[in-house]
Amino acid sequence: MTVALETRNLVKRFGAFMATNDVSLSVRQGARHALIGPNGAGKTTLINLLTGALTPSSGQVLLGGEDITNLPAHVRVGRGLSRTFQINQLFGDFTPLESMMLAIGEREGHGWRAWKPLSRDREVADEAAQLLERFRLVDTMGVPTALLPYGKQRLLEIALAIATRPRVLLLDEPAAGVPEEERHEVLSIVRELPPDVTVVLIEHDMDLVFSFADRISVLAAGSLFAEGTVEEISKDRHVKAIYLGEDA
Ligand SMILES: Nc1ncnc2c1ncn2[C@@H]1O[C@H](COP(=O)(O)OP(=O)(O)OP(=O)(O)O)[C@@H](O)[C@H]1O
Repeated sequence: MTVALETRNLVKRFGAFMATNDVSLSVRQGARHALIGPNGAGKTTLINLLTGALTPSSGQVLLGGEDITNLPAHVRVGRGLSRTFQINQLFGDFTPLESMMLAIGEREGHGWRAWKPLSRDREVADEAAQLLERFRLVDTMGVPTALLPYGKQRLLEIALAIATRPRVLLLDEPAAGVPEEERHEVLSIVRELPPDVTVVLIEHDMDLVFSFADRISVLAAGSLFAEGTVEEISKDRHVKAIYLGEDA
């Protein structure tokens, strides 16, 4: 089994409070791995430690076996670790096509100024078209992003993260705020991404988690509380007690 992303004895203290308590997590290559746990369990803190938004008090983060614990966030992106955010960070005036061309151009190191000539670049345009199609954004690729239905905006965020060609994609509640009928579409598209992209998902909606994940880790009070397949976790009495019981 190849491990894509790993933490070793990861600890994050805020003052005397331990938000992350000795977490050793292993995410295998190609996994659809969900991170669940009750409010305040430390899911967002853990994701922030993985991306480099927070520095751990102790412990290590490894990407593809390499220690990235002390690398800044943007360098981690360059190494293949991408994330999307809960908050909407899209440029509202840009169309999905424009945003996609820009994201691909940035990845290729063209930057802002090369944007116009880039629009004539066949390879970039082809890749943008493919990604927009995969994320079911072709019909709306010329519409300013601010005018898109929310589910489409979330899909665009994920598509833009994929344009950076990540090895590991971290998704923090990608379906939050998306109407019920569009939620499953968002995650089924992510699920069907090629296996060279490993996905780690934080999600509160257990229906979505169970239909998406092939592996689930449960956090509680900062610690890794349980880990297993969907079947194992959905049947686990202790998990039900601390987590599923909340919704019941
Ligand atoms: N910067 C901070 N300073 C102090 N305490 C913090 C800080 N960030 C998070 N915490 C605390 O750490 C704990 C874990 O928070 P975190 O946001 O990681 O949980 P979570 O599992 O993502 O919760 P939720 O599901 O509600 O988003 C909480 O008790 C929170 O109050």
